[in-house]
Amino acid sequence: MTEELNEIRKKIDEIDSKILELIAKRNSLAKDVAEIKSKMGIPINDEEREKYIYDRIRKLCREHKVDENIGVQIFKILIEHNKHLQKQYLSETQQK
Ligand SMILES: O=C(O)C(=O)C[C@]1(C(=O)O)C=C[C@@H](O)C=C1
Repeated sequence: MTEELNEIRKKIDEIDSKILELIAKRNSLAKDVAEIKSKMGIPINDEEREKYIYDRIRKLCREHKVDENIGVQIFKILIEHNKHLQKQYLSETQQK
């Protein structure tokens, strides 16, 4: 029974690694977005874009039978962190 549990945990570990890789990739785009927005003179916050993302995530949650609230909570964290990274990047680059 322990061997079975270990095999499942190994699969979970593999999935967790892939999730982290994708989060890192998503975060890495924050600088690019911040740069373009700065040049365009538009704010970091884009409520319309966030609404689109949340609506899309809710749809994907329904399709994949994932609790919508969980999906939205996860992406709220990712989006808020992305905004933090953008602000951090702009403050670092504008100080130079
Ligand atoms: O697409 C943008 O305009 C971004 O700044 C990225 C992002 C996101 O993390 O998806 C972050 C902040 C914005 O309010 C909207 C979306």
